[in-house]
Amino acid sequence: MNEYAVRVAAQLRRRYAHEPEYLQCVLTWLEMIDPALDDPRYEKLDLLTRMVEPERMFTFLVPWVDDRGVAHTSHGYRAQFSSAIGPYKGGLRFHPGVTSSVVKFLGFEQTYKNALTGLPIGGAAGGADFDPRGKSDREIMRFCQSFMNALYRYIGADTDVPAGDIGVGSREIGYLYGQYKRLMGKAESSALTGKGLTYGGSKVRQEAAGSGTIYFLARMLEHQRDTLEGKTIAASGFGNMTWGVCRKAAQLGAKVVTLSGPDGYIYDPEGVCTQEKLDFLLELRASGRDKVAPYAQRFGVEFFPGRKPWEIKTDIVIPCATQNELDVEDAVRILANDVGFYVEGANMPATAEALKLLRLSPKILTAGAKASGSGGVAVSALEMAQNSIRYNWDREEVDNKLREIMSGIYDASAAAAQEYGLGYDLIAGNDIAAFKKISEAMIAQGL
Ligand SMILES: NC(=O)c1ccc[n+]([C@@H]2O[C@H](COP(=O)([O-])OP(=O)(O)OC[C@H]3O[C@@H](n4cnc5c(N)ncnc54)[C@H](O)[C@@H]3O)[C@@H](O)[C@H]2O)c1
Repeated sequence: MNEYAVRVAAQLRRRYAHEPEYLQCVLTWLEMIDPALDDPRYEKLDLLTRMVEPERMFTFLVPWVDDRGVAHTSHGYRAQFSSAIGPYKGGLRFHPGVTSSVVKFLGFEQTYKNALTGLPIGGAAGGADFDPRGKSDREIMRFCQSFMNALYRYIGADTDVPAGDIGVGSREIGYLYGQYKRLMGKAESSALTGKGLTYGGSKVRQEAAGSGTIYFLARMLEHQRDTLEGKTIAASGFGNMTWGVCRKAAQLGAKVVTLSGPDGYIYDPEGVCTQEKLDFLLELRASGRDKVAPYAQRFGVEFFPGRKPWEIKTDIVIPCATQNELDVEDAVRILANDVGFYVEGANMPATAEALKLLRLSPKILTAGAKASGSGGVAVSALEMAQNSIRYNWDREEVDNKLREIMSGIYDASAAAAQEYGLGYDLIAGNDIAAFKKISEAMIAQGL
């Protein structure tokens, strides 16, 4: 590995030993971009250090009162990671597992994910260790309002534009945006994305994350002279990303046969394809119980408590739930099942060792979340564009633009892999192409 990169990695390990998710994503990335580090300017300008740490990060307390009148205090975060190519932009996550490490990892991933969308957006992430499970609608609203009371000064259309992530969907974005508008005294609609269609949201945004992943997969299949028609997919989660994957896969002739939650997974050999099943996913998510088992009861399929869906033999695997949900044992199982494609929807869904095993195996083609997981943010950026011109594009126009953007990311990733002699390594290719774009922007703008 490049000597400068080795030194940067060693510094990070020393300084952030207590932040495992953040270290995992950055150290993996440094390995991926290694073939592209021969430019002496990078070290001269200490570019790598500035690329792997957030430009600015803050924490804040979020006090809120539950329905019984009892006060609680959650911890909020925002990492404004990179403004090299546009205003900070990235999701908010409400989940008890949110820490500064998780927020930095998400902000880093978001920065390099956003770079190849072709849209002028930097990278950010945020959230709180608030657990939305079992909370009433009023509690969720009060929490969102308190969260925004702490955050509003630091965001805005040209500074930092939050969106949804785990635990933050259109309902939460509505409450967050409403409070932002009250505090600011103006309807600055592109200060948040993922808004409802009646107040500045974009068509296709709700399903964009999952649709984008399927569009990316379609290009990989095309490369193999194949299509989605008749393919089976094992997916995890049952939230926004999974719902979009099920929906677009069904439209293009494939079927998702597994869903999962923290309680286990379900196997539906007929596929999560009908409108009734897709609508039930939305109900499940909105119930706030975070359990997938009710799907099995409702549709009479098998539920496997405490287990992961990767034991089912399918053509394609798409993890859509959360980070490190897939370990070496799972990767070995996926390879033994002769799965042809591993395509990431969730951010960093595999441990570093599991990802290495899959990426280096000649038996399976792989795509990383910074490429195949870009659909959500791509349509978020299109939402900002529509807000700026005060106009709404129709569904077909947004969907076509999304497909073009995903295709562009695929082409850029494949081309960079070729240029650096990495064959069809779309993960390294994507990391290199995004690195080149951001490093050029940073060099051009001076220290
Ligand atoms: N929503 C978007 O636009 C978007 C865009 C790009 C990437 N992502 C990524 O997709 C993934 C899912 O996000 P989402 O928006 O669908 O969130 P969501 O809240 O709608 O759904 C999250 C799903 O993951 C499952 N999950 C969460 N933590 C888990 C755990 N510890 N163990 C098992 N299951 C767990 C939940 O049960 C739920 O089904 C995340 O990695 C997120 O960063 C989301």
